[in-house]
Amino acid sequence: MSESEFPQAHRLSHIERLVDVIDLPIGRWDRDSRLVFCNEPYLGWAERPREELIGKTLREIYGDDAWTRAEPAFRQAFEGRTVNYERQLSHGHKSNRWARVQVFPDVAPDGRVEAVFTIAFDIHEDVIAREALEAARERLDRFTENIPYPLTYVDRGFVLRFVNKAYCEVTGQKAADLLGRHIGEARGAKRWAEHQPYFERALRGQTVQYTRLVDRMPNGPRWMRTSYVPDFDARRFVRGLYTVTIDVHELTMAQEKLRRSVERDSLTDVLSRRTMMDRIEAAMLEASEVPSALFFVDLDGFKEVNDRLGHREGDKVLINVAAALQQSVRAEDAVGRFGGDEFLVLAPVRDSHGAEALALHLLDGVREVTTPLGSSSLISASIGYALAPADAQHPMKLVQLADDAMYQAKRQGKNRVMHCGRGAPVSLA
Ligand SMILES: Nc1nc2c(ncn2[C@@H]2O[C@H](COP(=O)(O)OP(=O)(O)OP(=O)(O)O)[C@@H](O)[C@H]2O)c(=O)[nH]1
Repeated sequence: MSESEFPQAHRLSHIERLVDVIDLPIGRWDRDSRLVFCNEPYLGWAERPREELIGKTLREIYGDDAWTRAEPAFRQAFEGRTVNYERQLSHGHKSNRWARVQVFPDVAPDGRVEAVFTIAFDIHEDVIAREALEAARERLDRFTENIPYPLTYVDRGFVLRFVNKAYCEVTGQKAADLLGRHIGEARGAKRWAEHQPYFERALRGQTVQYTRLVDRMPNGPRWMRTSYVPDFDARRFVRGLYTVTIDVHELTMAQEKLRRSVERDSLTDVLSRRTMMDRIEAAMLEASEVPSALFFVDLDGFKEVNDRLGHREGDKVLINVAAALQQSVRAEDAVGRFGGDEFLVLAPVRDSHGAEALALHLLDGVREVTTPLGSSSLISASIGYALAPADAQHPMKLVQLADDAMYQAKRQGKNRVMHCGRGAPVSLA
């Protein structure tokens, strides 16, 4: 060993002892990319005895593909740089693992790079997780971009940071003209005033929705619902918010239809029996302060109308009677169909005189309804009524008393008004 070689050999043995205690595979390669040294973990990774490795080139040990991946990194490391590359390899008993190989120069005291070191890390789990994350992000990007609902992201200053394709289509504005601008400035003061309260509530951490009829739609007005969803960071701080707008037109219309079908009688469009019962119940709760009267109205001889004119004309008469009753009362009074040719009217009244007057007014209203049979066969009704709370304090009882009074009016000759259980019937005849 020459004098100049001695310190170098000494330095190397130091390094070699040191790298043996590091639990990562480390190799030292000469300028011909021959392995001149490796530590114990390296042998474990390579699953081969030292004599099968030392003196062999990387290509000889691991094959052409491995060398193709390693060669640029080796070249740069021999130029003095530290380089990383990733590749799949098998080590120990594990196959097809992602590894990161770091290649760095072994610089002699005179500055020459005599060899390079390689150190490998198993980063398989990290790579798989990273790939999954990237794939998920890419899917999410594609999803948000292509979802057919307008989508935005605004930061805490209400500056648009993301808009998707559908948003640009609906607004007729280009992403480049929207991004980086305050949404109020980008979309106009009027719209901002309409939406601002929802944006502000979302920034306070609430998820809110706003449903409205949008009239500037290509195929006429449509019901749209925008959701404002806060974007929380790990400390539950709202750093911005998402908005997504969906078309709820069909749904809203169907709900409205359903609500109406439950609330209203499908033939006459006055309130349904069920709604009337709800109204009666509500009125009874307030009856001690605001007395109410319930009128049970049953048409006289309606069967004959049906028999002589047919069911369709009969239906028209029912519709006209309902309209006549509705016109005979104030807007806050309730008119409903109990079933068949029976109607209910619920109205707040001052006293029994007021109720009597209204009953006669209703009777008058029904008598105004004409049929194709001509004036000789005017429609009439028998009306019974009961007062809350004077006559009954329970909804069903009130209905029953009004019904009983109506039957009494029928028995007394029809076309008249009867207050439950009291006095002589009042007749218009
Ligand atoms: N057109 C039509 N008729 C109905 C409807 N629902 C019930 N009716 C008819 O209404 C009539 C009611 O019968 P009633 O009240 O017993 O007969 P009425 O001739 O009015 O007899 P009084 O009440 O005693 O005067 C029956 O002929 C039913 O078929 C409907 O939705 N449309």
